[in-house]
Amino acid sequence: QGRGRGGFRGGFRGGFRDGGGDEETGKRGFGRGGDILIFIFFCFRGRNEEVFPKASTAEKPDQEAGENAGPKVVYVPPPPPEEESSIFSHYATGINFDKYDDILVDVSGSNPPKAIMTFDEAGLCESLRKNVTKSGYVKPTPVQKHGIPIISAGRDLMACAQTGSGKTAAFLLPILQRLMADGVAASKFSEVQEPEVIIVAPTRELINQIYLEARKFAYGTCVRPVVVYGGINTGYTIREVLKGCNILCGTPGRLLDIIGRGKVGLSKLRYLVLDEADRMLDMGFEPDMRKLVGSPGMPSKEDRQTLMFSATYPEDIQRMAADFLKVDYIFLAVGVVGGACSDVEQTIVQVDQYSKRDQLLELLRSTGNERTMVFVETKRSADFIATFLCQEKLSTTSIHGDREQREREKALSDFRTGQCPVLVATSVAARGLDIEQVQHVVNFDLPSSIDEYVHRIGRTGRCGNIGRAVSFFNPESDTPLARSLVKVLSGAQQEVPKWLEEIAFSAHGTTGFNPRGKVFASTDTRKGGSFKTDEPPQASAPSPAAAADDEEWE
Ligand SMILES: Nc1ncnc2c1ncn2[C@@H]1O[C@H](COP(=O)(O)OP(=O)(O)OP(=O)(O)O)[C@@H](O)[C@H]1O
Repeated sequence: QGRGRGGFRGGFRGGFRDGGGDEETGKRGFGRGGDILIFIFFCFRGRNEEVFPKASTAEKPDQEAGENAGPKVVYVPPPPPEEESSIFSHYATGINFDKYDDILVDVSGSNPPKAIMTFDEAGLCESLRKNVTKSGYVKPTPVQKHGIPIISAGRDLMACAQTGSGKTAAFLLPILQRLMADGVAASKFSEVQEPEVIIVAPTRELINQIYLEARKFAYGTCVRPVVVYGGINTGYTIREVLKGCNILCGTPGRLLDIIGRGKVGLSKLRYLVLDEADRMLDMGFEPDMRKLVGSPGMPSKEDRQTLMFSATYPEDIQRMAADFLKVDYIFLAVGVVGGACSDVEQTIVQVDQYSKRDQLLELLRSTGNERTMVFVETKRSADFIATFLCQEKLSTTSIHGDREQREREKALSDFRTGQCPVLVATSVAARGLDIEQVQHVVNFDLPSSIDEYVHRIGRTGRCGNIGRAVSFFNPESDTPLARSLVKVLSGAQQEVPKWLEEIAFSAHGTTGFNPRGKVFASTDTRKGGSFKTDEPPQASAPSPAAAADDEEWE
């Protein structure tokens, strides 16, 4: 808690509260192309200042604003949907769904259980089977085929599989099955709730999405999932927990808070799940994760099952993750660890800083009403670009860590419904978010870490659908990423521009390397770190993004 929290809060606050729903202020923000002038007043300070330098020199990359900063949070989110049709609403799998079967799978660790081929073989009880069918799942994805039996067999797991390939259900289904088999029921009458499962994820929106997935698969059963995260009223959160809680989904700060208040006991805990595990264990969150596993009553790793999932897994983090897992954990890699999803067509465009804005406009005009996520490096540029696009009459909204939770949820919902087909986002939206019909991702600013790039472009091309990602490469600031980009592009069978190759391989010394560029890890580090990288393995060095983080993302 409190690592530089609230650093950039306040500066823009009063200027652009999101519209719809903010009755207190009556102000409207991005999304309607409305009252943005007040905001432009803050932001538009001439051509030179439209340049947003990389994080190290100006504003830091986005991190979550802390829930303890500023005045008491009164926001209570709208209740989750109750109608079956909304709970089970889903999008169709794409034409490449069956191609998942061709991806090479590496399973290591002693005696791994055999993979299943169908959901029938998963041994799910009737209610779970029904919920799987209602969710539109016909056939398991590779991470599900391998992950479900591994978890059902009681093994710890470190699983890596590409973005959008169904990791969430891979852990939810076997956990729910075990809870159902053992007949748990959440008690409404206890002052201290004792969940059997804790799931952690790095951002509020992602943990909320995981909670909704858990709620969907647990529909019609007596298993009760609850979600806790920053930016919403604590009293409300505690009341929700005390209504009964079997699966507690949370961002780390709120989880620690609620455990510290004595509202949640850990004596019944059987499963600890880290989604986006590499992020949860990197510099920004590692202390909180260590605090969590060291909380009073937390079963030791020998006495709980620990499950980790991500699409990226740097070598140093893999090694550290072993601290949280039993010695005989299973390592599951579907495809190349850290590889980009090959259903995303990746284009890299060389730009200079001053032409980016016009190029973005041209691009968005050519894509019509396609749902597009535009990633920028800082909160300030998110505001600036969103304002600019609104001025240009493109319905745009924005999400970043300085927006209030109400605004963030509104922005996401306007984007999901298509009311605002363009969402300008910082890295806070890079991981895990599963939004229907995102056809297009634009990296207006490239991130400083290749893993971050892989997650960002993975917001499109999900579940066998096709997507496109266009990235603006400014040689002045992005050269350190060039080599890793070339590797990721070729690893995903994408065309590598000649100029990018030249930049990548003419760079001397360390500038040509991305310190987090160990993207071609194809195997378990216990096998001796057989990473196909041209860099020497490094000690636990923080990623550039993580190094700049002094605040949580939750
Ligand atoms: N077996 C399946 N059949 C059909 N759809 C599925 C199946 N498994 C998952 N999905 C759907 O695919 C989408 C992506 O799944 P999910 O969000 O779990 O991906 P992920 O691997 O966690 O991605 P990320 O790395 O971005 O977090 C979701 O909409 C999910 O409901």
